[in-house]
Amino acid sequence: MFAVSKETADERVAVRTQALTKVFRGFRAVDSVNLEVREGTVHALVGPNGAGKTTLFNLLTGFLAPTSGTITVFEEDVTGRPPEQIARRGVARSFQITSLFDSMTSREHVELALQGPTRQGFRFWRSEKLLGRNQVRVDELLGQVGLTPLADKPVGLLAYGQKRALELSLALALDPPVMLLDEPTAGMGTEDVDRTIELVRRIAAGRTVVLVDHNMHVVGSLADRVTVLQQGKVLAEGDYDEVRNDERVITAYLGEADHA
Ligand SMILES: Nc1ncnc2c1ncn2[C@@H]1O[C@H](COP(=O)(O)OP(=O)(O)OP(=O)(O)O)[C@@H](O)[C@H]1O
Repeated sequence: MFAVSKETADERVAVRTQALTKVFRGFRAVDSVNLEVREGTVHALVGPNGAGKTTLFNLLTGFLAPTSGTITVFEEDVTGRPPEQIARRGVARSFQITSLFDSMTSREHVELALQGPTRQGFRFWRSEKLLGRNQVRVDELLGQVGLTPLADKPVGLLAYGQKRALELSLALALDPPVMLLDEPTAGMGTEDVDRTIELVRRIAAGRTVVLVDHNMHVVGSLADRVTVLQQGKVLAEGDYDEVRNDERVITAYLGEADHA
């Protein structure tokens, strides 16, 4: 095996974009963005409404094709690849609640996610051994997100925060080296937000997380590095305290508040 010094390992870039641009009918929603997400870090994307965060997210996961520029995952060029190919390179995004089935239980959702095409391929039969192995993993995943006591309840009966926790466990089922979380605390009350911060912290152990969240308490608690976008461009980048005190960032957010 190669000997990798800690320093070298720390330097690895999980996701890199170069001059990444997305134009919608003449409008530059993402404009020449150079992003470097280092392996093992939690990297937050923030910015006022309409800054381009969701568009950038969709580019990184292949849900949108860039107009120009490049995206690499662990230095492999994935520009223009479809979502399932990018997922196979190790980038997974949290599922949306809208993709949950009300009549199915959390356990059934996780079982299904574990049978997904990225792991063992679709199977019409499964050995007892495989089922047994999956059950251990299902219990583990449900436990990780605190859903063990509710595992056999139909998802339609779960509270909002519990559904968001289930989404996270479905993304975790893929065991992705890079996890993209799109507003994991959106619409949550304070208690659920704090629980989710803890959960994301656990999820982040041993992997890279790219996080979009409007809640600055969440960003401040979790992010090792923060990129601030404004009008599709990178406005500032640094750790949370650096960007929070950056005059340009303050002005951008004040502008938004004025507008509101
Ligand atoms: N499919 C599309 N067609 C045309 N314009 C789009 C499309 N998707 C996004 N936009 C525009 O691109 C800009 C960036 O949108 P985006 O949703 O990426 O911003 P955001 O930072 O995620 O905003 P928010 O915080 O409000 O979710 C917005 O002005 C939006 O109207």
